[in-house]
Amino acid sequence: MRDSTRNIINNSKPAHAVDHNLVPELSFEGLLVEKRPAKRRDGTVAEGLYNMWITLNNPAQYNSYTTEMVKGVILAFRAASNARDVNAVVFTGAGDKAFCTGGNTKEYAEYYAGNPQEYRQYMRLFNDMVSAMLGCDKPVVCRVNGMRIGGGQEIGMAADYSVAQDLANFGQAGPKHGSAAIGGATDFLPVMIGCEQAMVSGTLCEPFSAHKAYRLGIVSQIVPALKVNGEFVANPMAITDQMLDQYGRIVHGEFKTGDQAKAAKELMKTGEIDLSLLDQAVEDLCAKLIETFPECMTKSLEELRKPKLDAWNRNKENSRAWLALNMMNEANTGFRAFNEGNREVGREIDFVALRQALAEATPWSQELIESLMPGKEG
Ligand SMILES: CC(C)(COP(=O)(O)OP(=O)(O)OC[C@H]1O[C@@H](n2cnc3c(N)ncnc32)[C@H](O)[C@@H]1OP(=O)(O)O)[C@@H](O)C(=O)NCCC(=O)NCCSC(=O)C1=CCCCC1=O
Repeated sequence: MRDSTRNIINNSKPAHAVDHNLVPELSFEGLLVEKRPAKRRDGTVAEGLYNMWITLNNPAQYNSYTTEMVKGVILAFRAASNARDVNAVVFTGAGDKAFCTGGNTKEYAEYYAGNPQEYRQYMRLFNDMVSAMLGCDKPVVCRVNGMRIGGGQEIGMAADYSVAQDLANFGQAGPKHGSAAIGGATDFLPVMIGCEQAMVSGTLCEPFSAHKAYRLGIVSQIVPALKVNGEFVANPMAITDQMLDQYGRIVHGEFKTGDQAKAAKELMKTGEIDLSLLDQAVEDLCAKLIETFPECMTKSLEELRKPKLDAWNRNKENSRAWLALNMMNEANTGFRAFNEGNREVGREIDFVALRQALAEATPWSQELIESLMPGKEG
């Protein structure tokens, strides 16, 4: 640091800085919160300054967030927002498989299913988590270390920037698993990618590649993560070397099919995943952010977040109430199906059988729910 600035700090800083945090400790099950030294653009450490890394640490369940983790994320963002020495927040997940696949379906199925008043309280926390991100005084970078699905995609889109490793898939899960993507996706997607693509993503629940997410504008940067024979290669599962098909339709970022997909899977097996380029890209972004005026940065964030924040604030309370009541029937059925199913029998209900029952005005009952579970046909 410059000597002249150091002297002024020593002579004029208050004897005690007030602590604005709500809790003194940031230690939560399933969450890592740490300050990592911030760097300048030339790579040197900016002494006394940090980036706050908030890591969802539940990799065995694809970093899905439990109620306890949600509480931790709220407080961690609040702490990052208050921390005078924090430049940016890096929000990520442990490992290289998933950033986050949303709410913890085990907890949903085993505790919240059929318990709407409990889920309403949970949704207060969930809403506060998204609001804590959108209200954070520091820029929020989502380090997309792996798939970002369901509520994972929603909290990811609440970040200001997303930088992804290119093997990560993106998408919603709600209508397949008994929910609606109203934890942010229906608010953010139309603003971020337009109404038509938002409709496709929010209703059909078909995952898409990082290259497509980049093309649509959900992420600002992607980097390769697969190393084959020591060289980084683009995600082999996605088409990355062609923009249009013979009819002029965009194919860049679409998943390969047939023999090409089989060959891509084989190639994947020969490689290893290396997230060093992702970390470099995140560091580079944080370094760009640190070389700005802090209050001008915060004001810019506040203004540029408004399209997302306005939509979120307009809908979040109604969404909470609807999601709570939905825990009585469709969520009760869908999350149980995911939790109790497996690769062999599948993890989704028989949607047509449900629609057939409802077409005959059949009321919801426990028996109806049981009859729809995967592996129960016949
Ligand atoms: C598509 C998937 C994300 C990935 O599929 P695949 O690669 O085939 O892996 P799986 O075998 O399915 O999963 C591997 C293991 O991880 C467990 N897992 C995955 N996701 C979750 C989760 N969200 N919670 C708990 N556990 C999870 C899975 O059970 C496997 O473990 P096992 O021991 O059985 O081997 C696919 O995994 C998937 O679709 N996941 C669920 C996505 C989902 O439905 N998320 C919840 C959406 S709803 C939501 O998030 C909401 C947020 C707030 C508002 C309301 C709301 O609904």
